[in-house]
Amino acid sequence: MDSGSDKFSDKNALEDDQTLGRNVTDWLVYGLASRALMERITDEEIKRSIQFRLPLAAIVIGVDFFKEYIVQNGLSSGAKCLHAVISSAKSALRRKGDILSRYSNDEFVAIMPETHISGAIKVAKAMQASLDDMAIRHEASIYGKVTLSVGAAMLDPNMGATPIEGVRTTLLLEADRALCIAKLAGGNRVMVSILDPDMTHIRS
Ligand SMILES: Nc1nc2c(ncn2[C@@H]2O[C@H](COP(=O)(O)OP(=O)(O)OP(=O)(O)O)[C@@H](O)[C@H]2O)c(=O)[nH]1
Repeated sequence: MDSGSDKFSDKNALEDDQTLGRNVTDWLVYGLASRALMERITDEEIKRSIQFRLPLAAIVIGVDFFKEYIVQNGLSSGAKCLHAVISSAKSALRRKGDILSRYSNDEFVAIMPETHISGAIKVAKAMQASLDDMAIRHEASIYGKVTLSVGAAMLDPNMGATPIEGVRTTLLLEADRALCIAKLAGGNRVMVSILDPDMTHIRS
């Protein structure tokens, strides 16, 4: 994963985050990219994906039954649980161009340039396996331990031609929608969505 100093110590990104009033320490302490930096890099990768006809994948990662985990174990254990998720996600993201960022309170997003949906599923399963190995007890979960649901989406440049505004938003929303479906289906699974740059062919 590209957790090297260049991108993550990006001064502009730090300023962006401060302007937006977000918690900058998230990515400084845990090696996550700020939301602003993730968005900027995703926009660059979308342009590159369309120009060179390369696939671009995004996955949104969420802990199953996380609210129940907090109720049973408290906020401090909840935070430790999220750190374990970050660690699992980072261990599965081995390519230099991969980027991991916070998506919402208890969700994370990984952007994977030059990665087909099949590769994204492989990475998602590696994240799940890594967390599974940690065997963090979760008595309120049907699985008895902390598990992950993952929604994956891919921009397929071969299916369309024209880049339009809002591709990044749609890519992330589609991955998040796939995550919601994975959670509704019982959790501990990976669901996918594929879209083209014209966003006329969304498939789940
Ligand atoms: N973005 C990204 N994709 C990965 C990573 N690991 C695996 N993949 C995807 O999963 C596919 C199969 O991965 P592997 O079985 O490890 O095969 P590989 O050809 O050795 O993987 P690479 O050397 O990363 O291309 C790759 O072609 C990628 O699409 C990763 O760390 N980051």
